[in-house]
Amino acid sequence: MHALNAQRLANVGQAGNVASSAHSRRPLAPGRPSPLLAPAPLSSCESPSLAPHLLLSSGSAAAGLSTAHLSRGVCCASSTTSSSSGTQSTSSAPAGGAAAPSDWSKRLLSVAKTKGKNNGNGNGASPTPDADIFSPAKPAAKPKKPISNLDIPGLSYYEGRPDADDEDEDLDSDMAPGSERKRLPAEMRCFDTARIYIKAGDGGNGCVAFRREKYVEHGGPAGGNGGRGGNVWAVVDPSLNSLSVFRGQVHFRADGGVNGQGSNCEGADAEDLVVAVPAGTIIRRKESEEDDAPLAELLQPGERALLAVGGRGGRGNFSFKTSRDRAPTIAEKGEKGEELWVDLELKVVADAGIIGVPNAGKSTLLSVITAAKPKIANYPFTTLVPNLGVCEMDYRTTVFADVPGLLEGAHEGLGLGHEFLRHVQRCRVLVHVVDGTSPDPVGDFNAINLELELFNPDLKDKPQLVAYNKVDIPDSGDFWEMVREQLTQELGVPADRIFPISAATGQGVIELVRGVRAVLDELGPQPLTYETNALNQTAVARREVRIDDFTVLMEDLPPGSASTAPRVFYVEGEGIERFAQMTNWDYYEAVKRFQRVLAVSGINGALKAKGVRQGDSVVIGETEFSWSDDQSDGAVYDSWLKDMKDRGVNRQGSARWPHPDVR
Ligand SMILES: Nc1nc2c(ncn2[C@@H]2O[C@H](COP(=O)(O)OP(=O)(O)OP(=O)(O)O)[C@@H](O)[C@H]2O)c(=O)[nH]1
Ligand SMILES: [Mg+2]
Repeated sequence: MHALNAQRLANVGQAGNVASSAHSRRPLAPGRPSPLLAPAPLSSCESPSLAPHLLLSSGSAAAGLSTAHLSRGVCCASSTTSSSSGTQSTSSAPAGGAAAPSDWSKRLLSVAKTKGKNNGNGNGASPTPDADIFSPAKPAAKPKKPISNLDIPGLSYYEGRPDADDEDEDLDSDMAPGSERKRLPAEMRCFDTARIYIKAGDGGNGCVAFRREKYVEHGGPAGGNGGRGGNVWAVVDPSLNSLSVFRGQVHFRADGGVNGQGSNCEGADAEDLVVAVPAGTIIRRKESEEDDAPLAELLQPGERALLAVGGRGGRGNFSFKTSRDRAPTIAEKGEKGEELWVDLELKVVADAGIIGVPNAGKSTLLSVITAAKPKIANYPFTTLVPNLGVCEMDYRTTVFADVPGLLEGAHEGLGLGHEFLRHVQRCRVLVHVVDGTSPDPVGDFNAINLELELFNPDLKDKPQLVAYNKVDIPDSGDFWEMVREQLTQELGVPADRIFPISAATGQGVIELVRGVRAVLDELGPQPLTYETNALNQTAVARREVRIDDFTVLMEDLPPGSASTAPRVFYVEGEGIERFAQMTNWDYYEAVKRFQRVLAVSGINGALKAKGVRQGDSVVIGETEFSWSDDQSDGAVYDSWLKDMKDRGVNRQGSARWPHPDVR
């Protein structure tokens, strides 16, 4: 008879000498997950590749980790084509540096154009210093020299790509891999994506104990069960409007359950961990496929979804008592809680989105019509995260979102790029603020609309109201009639959707809000619609996993090795891996139970069918065993004793305890 004798070599996860030295010799079978890739981190609970469920995911776990690091290290794509080629600029700004210093949009655009010319003529002339300020351009000859020739107070910009040493610093958790905004200094990023690590709590271990009481001679088993580990939930906190909180904290770990104790004391369950996210957050498993259902899409305040399930507590020996075994010396370890990395993406939820060029007065408008207090200052890109405000007028409530300023060429990365436009995707109406003091307000208007269309053609069709701002300034007031004529006659904007306003003085603002309300009413009530088929799991539902659902793989021997060399077999299956993880190897009865399960589940048979031989290694989950053809009780007992000795663990119990009569 052949069987897998549970001569446990080592917990692979403990990176013991046996395991790690053996691993270093063995090659990896292509495309399969293996703890051999990184023996040491296996013991770390932070390694996402360790979770049994990830180990099962056909090689993506281990490989995925390194891929993530690589792709995060890659600087944004170098785009050296002139922005004007893609956008067909309608702006009248000169391509040189002749724009007024206050006209940031034009100046930055002209910078990009100059850069395009420099790079396009093929003479290899290095771009002007301005050229690398915002655009995702090639590195300059001497990178990392801070330049601030835009004289924007409080901000300086790095030109060029950060060198290799700095890339780790640059890998902030908030950045999705490959994001072009990675090159922006942290204070300029729009925190609408983040990557966090979550780990549900492990279950508490079960306990082996016997009732010991005066006058109760054969007390029987009294080991309690361990407590449940805490789950991890995501809950919408209406006071949040960005994911910037995840800059400060990336790891979220729920507590583990308390171990069971004697006298049938059950360990306490751990409290669940709640991760607060803003409304409009979509949560996906890291590197999940496009068509994979996200874990959660949370839109309403207070809405919650389960992200990771805590491990169940291990059973104590009282639970193993049967009529045949009245004093079992066996207990389970607690189940490990789920752990995973997730990507968060925010698309704020609002009725109306306020868009426009930088410095147009968007935040000022929001501060006037709502109680929000966004940062307002006389320089571009004051707003870096979307601001939300609630406007109550005529007994009606309207939620406005003020998003960062947009520039012509944003789709090529100019300015803050245009990724934050995702926020207006969920808005039903757009309020387009036009800066009346701009040399070409209509050109700005066209350029922004083109950017909207380039970002998402659906945005072009969203109802739009135009707010011609800063009419209190004579320069801009004088041009109002001309601009209105151009907008209505040349661009076909309905006259009742254009409002001359002064956000600073409040002039025309009430009419604008009423106009927004009227358009919203025209559209009718629209319930919040979920964009994805997110799971949004709201209760802990354990998946049924079968122990006899497994696969056996054999690792290829290195070329040139002897045909009798020991081989490594991997038994993969969620059920058997969880069972191995919960088996407490300190108890002989637990080892015997494991042997029985291997036999009845067909794993022994499958291994033999694959040609397993004496001395071969068999890896199940994080535990490595040595195959022995001798499966007699004596051989199993000897190998268990040896394993205990190797690990320096004392045997539990004695000849007198538990009492032999109870057995
Ligand atoms: N005179 C006048 N100044 C205004 C008006 N609206 C805004 N401003 C000024 O314009 C400057 C920019 O205003 P913000 O509200 O920060 O502009 P923004 O569009 O939010 O700018 P970013 O967030 O950088 O894109 C500030 O100095 C405001 O005081 C207005 O109606 N009249
Ligand atoms: Mg602003």
